[in-house]
Amino acid sequence: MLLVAVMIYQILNLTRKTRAFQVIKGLGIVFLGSALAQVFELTAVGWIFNYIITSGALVLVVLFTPELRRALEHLGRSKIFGKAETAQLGAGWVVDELVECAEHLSKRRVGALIIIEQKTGLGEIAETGTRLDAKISAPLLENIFEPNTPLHDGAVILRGDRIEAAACLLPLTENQISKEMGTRHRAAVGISESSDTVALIVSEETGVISIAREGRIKRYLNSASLKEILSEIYGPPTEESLISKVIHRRRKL
Ligand SMILES: Nc1ncnc2c1ncn2[C@@H]1O[C@H](COP(=O)(O)OP(=O)(O)OP(=O)(O)O)[C@@H](O)[C@H]1O
Repeated sequence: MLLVAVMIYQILNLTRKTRAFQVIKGLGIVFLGSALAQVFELTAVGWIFNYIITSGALVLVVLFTPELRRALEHLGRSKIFGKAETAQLGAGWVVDELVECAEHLSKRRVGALIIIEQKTGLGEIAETGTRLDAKISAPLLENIFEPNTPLHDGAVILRGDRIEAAACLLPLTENQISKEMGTRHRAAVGISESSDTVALIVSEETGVISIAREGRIKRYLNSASLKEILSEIYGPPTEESLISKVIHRRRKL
């Protein structure tokens, strides 16, 4: 019984704020109706409910393939079947570069969409854009998003401490997000729903810096809160990463 309750809680948690949540609520009503029909021995009503349940399962699988994939991926990444790998890279200097880039772009109201790859491979998404394979740096990222340049439209994919590709096309979320947010934010939420990536967004319209993760968006970040979130991914600056940052800065001079 407890196991069933935990499973139901996990399913509701995973589907919260998605269109699947409404369907699950509908399913709950159908199951309740079927149970009541059994209790009150309403054979015909019970037969209708059972028919809906059996034929509905197939329809649900077809309708909710993306959600099911996301749920299975989530399960695969969870700690239930062993320790989840950490995505920390010990490359704290990357955090500084990303924060610097976001700050500059935000001040100048230049829109940006930066996707940080974690355990889910983004090879297919990277192929939709232009491959760069360049070391991450704030000036390079700022240059990519400079309006009216060939690569500014679309998303940048980061893999480890490298810029893998630019001008990439992401899937848009089909779930509801605030109307103030357009396709850049929808794309960030979309990729974070179907993978474990973290998406960094700078709004062209408002300069607001946001992070999308696990299908949810956190807005109005300042440098400190952005640094804190990014440090969870790249790790705090270690002695090694500080040295590498100094070397990196020297190379840029
Ligand atoms: N599917 C997508 N994949 C990657 N980038 C996208 C996608 N859709 C839109 N974009 C980017 O978002 C830009 C359009 O942003 P739009 O103004 O519609 O969204 P927004 O969320 O309101 O962002 P902003 O606040 O920056 O205006 C496009 O020029 C493109 O660079």
